[in-house]
Amino acid sequence: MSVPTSANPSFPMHVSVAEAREMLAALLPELETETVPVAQALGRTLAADLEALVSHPSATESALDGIAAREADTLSASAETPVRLKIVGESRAGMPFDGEVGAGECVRIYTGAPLPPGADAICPVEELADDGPEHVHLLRPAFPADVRPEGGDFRAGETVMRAGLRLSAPRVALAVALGHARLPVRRKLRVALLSTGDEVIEPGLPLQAGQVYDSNRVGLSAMLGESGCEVIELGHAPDSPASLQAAIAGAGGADVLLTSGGVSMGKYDFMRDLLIERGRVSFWKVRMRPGGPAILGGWNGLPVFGLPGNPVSSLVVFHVIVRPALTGQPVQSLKLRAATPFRGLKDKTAFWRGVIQDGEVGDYGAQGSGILRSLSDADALVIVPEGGGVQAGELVDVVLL
Ligand SMILES: Nc1nc2c(c(=O)[nH]1)N[C@H]1C(S)=C(S)[C@@H](COP(=O)(O)OP(=O)(O)OC[C@H]3O[C@@H](n4cnc5c(N)ncnc54)[C@H](O)[C@@H]3O)O[C@H]1N2
Ligand code: MOO
Repeated sequence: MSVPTSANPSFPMHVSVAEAREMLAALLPELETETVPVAQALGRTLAADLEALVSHPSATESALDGIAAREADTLSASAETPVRLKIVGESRAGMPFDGEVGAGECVRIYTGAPLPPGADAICPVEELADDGPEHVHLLRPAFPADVRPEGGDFRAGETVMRAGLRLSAPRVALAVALGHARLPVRRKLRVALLSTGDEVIEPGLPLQAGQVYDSNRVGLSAMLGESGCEVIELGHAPDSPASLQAAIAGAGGADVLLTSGGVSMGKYDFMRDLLIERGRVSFWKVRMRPGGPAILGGWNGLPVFGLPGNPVSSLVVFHVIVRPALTGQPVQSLKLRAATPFRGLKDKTAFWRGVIQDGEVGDYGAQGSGILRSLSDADALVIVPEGGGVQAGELVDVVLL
């Protein structure tokens, strides 16, 4: 075929990174809800708001190991003028004191144990001196701030987590504390994964000159797993239309197909040809570097996103376009001071690899899309907008890797 150029496209070319992200997201299905044990919910998207079924703390309790007393009795306490209180009992977590604390009295109490009626403040063991088995000296006042009020964290009936939240480890733990044993979550997106290229070979095989190990497939599969997707492994296909079609036929049941390689300007870039000549194209090429040749389209009703073969390009496109579209989670960027200059590109957003040191981000060095070491050595992608450029000392947007 004659490769389409900006002069004669029958589909959008050179879209922005944000447009590419939105166009991919628009091709993905709405995912059904399923209920899973909370221990299996890590990485999933919450499908409904979650109410607290219980309050936390479930009773007003102590935040420290020490004694519970009446604050008013202890206000004058200091190391020089200790206050002496009578110990009338003990409150342990799960075994509360069953009486009331009166004037001049206290109970020994432990972290998480219920505060007995009458007491309103805590003095920790470090500030106590024993005076026989039944009395204690306070070396400073007891503080009400060391009492944790019932429901101070959340109250039963309160909506604490919102639908759409991505369930990180702390959020799964919170869901358990709210009283949930099972959670409504979106089913996993099913992503078929195929790498292409005659020169690409399985890890472990002897490497001939001109060949390269299939690092993209393993890396992309790992990143899809981390993103909460179910991966349908299609393996690797050589550069021919027939073998690509045969491999894609294995993607039945997938929601989207992700491919690596064969999307740029070369004669043997058959993924591009397949979509343009026999499939459907939503866009080809994104105004970004690396990753410019990415293509989005469809094959027999299956959305297909073609990542460039260059490993750095495929990683960057995954981070800033594919993952946010697949997960619905925005790209998280933050501002850091630049330790070195970063050049801008006239008509492309640049995502340079950066190294973070002492709170500043510096140029990783070799920025070629074939520099595989930058994949593991770089800490961040430094975003330089189209037509921009960054001087050392300026603030710059970065995405952590
Ligand atoms: N004349 C032009 N040539 C190229 C252009 C261009 O605009 N004009 N764009 C360049 C850019 S930018 C990129 S990125 C690459 C992308 O090309 P493809 O997507 O067609 O990728 P391939 O040619 O198949 O491979 C590129 C490179 O990556 C290695 N590779 C491929 N698959 C894997 C894999 N699974 N694991 C590890 N490495 C892989 C492959 O051996 C090549 O070295 O095109 C530029 N060319
Ligand atoms: O993106 Mo290519 O991605 O510049 O090497």
